[in-house]
Amino acid sequence: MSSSHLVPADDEVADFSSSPLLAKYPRHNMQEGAVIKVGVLGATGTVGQRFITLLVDHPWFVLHALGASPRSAGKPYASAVNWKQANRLPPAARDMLVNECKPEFFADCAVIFSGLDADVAGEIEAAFRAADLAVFSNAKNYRRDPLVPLIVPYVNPSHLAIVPHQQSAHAPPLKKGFIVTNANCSTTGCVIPLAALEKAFGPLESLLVTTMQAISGAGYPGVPSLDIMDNIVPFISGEEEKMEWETLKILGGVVKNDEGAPTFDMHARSPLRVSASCNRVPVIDGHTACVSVRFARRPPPSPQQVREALIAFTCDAQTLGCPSAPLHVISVHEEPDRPQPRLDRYYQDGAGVAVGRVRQCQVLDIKFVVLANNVSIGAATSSIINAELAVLKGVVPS
Ligand SMILES: NC(=O)C1=CN([C@@H]2O[C@H](COP(=O)(O)OP(=O)(O)OC[C@H]3O[C@@H](n4cnc5c(N)ncnc54)[C@H](OP(=O)(O)O)[C@@H]3O)[C@@H](O)[C@H]2O)C=CC1
Ligand SMILES: N[C@@H](CC(=O)OP(=O)(O)O)C(=O)O
Repeated sequence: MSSSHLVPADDEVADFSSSPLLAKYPRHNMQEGAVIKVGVLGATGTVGQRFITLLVDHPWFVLHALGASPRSAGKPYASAVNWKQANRLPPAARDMLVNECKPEFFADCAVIFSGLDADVAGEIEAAFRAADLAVFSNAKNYRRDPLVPLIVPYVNPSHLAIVPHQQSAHAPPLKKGFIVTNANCSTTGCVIPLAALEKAFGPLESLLVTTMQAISGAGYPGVPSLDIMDNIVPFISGEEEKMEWETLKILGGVVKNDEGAPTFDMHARSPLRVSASCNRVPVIDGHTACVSVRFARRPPPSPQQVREALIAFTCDAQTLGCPSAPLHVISVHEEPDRPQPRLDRYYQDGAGVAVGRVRQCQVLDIKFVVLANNVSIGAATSSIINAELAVLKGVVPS
């Protein structure tokens, strides 16, 4: 694989201004008062409900169509959904009719958000893409596709540059349709501080991560109460493999392969070894992870330098003006007993992550704890900011 970067990794460049694909991605200015119609697939699920909550007040996106299983189709949203959010079911969504997840019901939508069960997401999302619709998915099905960007919005929005290649490789070629995925919820929480560290101190060499994941990560009704009350389950099927693989795709760059086609370099510029251990704990929302890292650079940064880099971290989503981007991405706690799910999972309305206990690691270099809201930045919020970035970069026409 050639090392010439088609699109530099995000630690090297803040936006698309140096991309040879700039002509395909003109800097987009939203017209005052313009609205973009959006649809939500899996609208009745745990992630779907968070989408509804976030989209009813969105300044650009307007809820236009909802989809769920044939069990829910044909019902008003209020009858189909088992609403489990602390806020009331928004009046704007109550009477919307739930459709089957078929592209013809969503033809007017410029953006499709998917909170579909992974058992059905593969086929449905492919059908929506084939109907020339732009799909932003939470499901795992296409994350490993070599032409599908796997985007954590504060980390690697430059990977959107692969979308035109996904469109031209499709049979028949697409004008507007594509799939962009966001990451596994535990991976998302971890890569945000890791990206901040790579931006400040250069590549990481090794990563050990142990998670304590909330029950809501398994959807509703999820893990049986008799399994999780008074207990810890030290296994989440497929989760460790996802964390170990997705971290490399997200923190890596996009390069040209020997045939000149764009491809993800999986952090090959500087190999990164990742070992993940994932546990389910009796917490409702908020995934916590204990992270230890070794830097390639010697000597490594001190804990104080790490704290300062995490606090100083800013990203494209903020500078370009994504309406759902948080004011601060990473909150760094000095208290010895933070972050905690109950206290910190709504930092920046769930769009930020909370880090604490930054200290020396006697085996690697630095260790810390990170907490991310699995349903917000781990799922719906990431998709929405990814779509905002795609609009601002002209990947989604409006
Ligand atoms: N929960 C979390 O923290 C995270 C979840 N994810 C991923 O997001 C996706 C959604 O997760 P979550 O909200 O937890 O799951 P839920 O089980 O809570 O919701 C699943 C949704 O899929 C719909 N659905 C099920 N079967 C079909 C079908 N045959 N056709 C159409 N729609 C169908 C359901 O509709 P109905 O109500 O009608 O059955 C429901 O709206 C999954 O892929 C998950 O892996 C990703 C990151 C975090
Ligand atoms: N597996 C995660 C949630 C999830 O759905 O992940 P993914 O989108 O990678 O399948 C959890 O249980 O907490």
